Amino acid sequence: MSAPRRFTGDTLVIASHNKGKVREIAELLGPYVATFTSAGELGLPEPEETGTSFIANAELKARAAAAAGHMALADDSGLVVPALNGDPGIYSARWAGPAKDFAMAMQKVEDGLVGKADRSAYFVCALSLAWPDGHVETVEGRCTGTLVWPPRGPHGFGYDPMFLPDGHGLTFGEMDPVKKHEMSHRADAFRQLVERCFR
Ligand SMILES: O=c1nc[nH]c2c1ncn2[C@H]1C[C@H](O)[C@@H](COP(=O)(O)OP(=O)(O)OP(=O)(O)O)O1
Ligand SMILES: [Mg+2]
Repeated sequence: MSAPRRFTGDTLVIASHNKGKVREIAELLGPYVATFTSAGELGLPEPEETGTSFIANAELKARAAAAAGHMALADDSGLVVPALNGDPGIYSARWAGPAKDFAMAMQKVEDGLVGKADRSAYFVCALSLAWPDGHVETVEGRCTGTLVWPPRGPHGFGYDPMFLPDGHGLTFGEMDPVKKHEMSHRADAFRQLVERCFR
């Protein structure tokens, strides 16, 4: 395997249209990058997520943004529920519909779990850093837990209020965001990416 390519330059495009994610990524990479911008701010189109894995979708989003000329970082993530055969998985955003209604998406997850003993779930986060020439460096992180009902807590985004990480009594929705950043799937992926490309 060849040596990883490292991040150079001072501007990084966060290739996401999700404000919750853009905020978390800027917080996690703050110490290593001088200036952030985002695909939303630059008015870049939202590519269709045609991949069949988190990694394929992260690479497609990162390459699409980097084609505009700056290094770009994409995150493709989601909630995997084994008792639902892995759903919503790569469809986690799509389950919330065009209105991004996560109260509805969480209700759909809960409806599928009624009567099932296995309430385990895990979040996955694939991160892909892309160069304008098409090169990518990609990692994948995970965080395991249990799904609670009803949802709890005002913090975070997406499915956070129903996700109770293993070994903790607060959902990601109840937890201080700083605490979530220490243990989340995104934190796990960022530890790997920073090690490989940023330090
Ligand atoms: O920490 C998280 N806490 C709660 N929910 C989460 C988290 N991480 C991902 N999720 C769920 C909701 C999100 O909408 C979907 C990702 O879908 P995903 O396509 O990767 O992102 P997106 O469409 O929201 O934004 P974009 O593609 O522009 O980056 O999974
Ligand atoms: Mg998306």
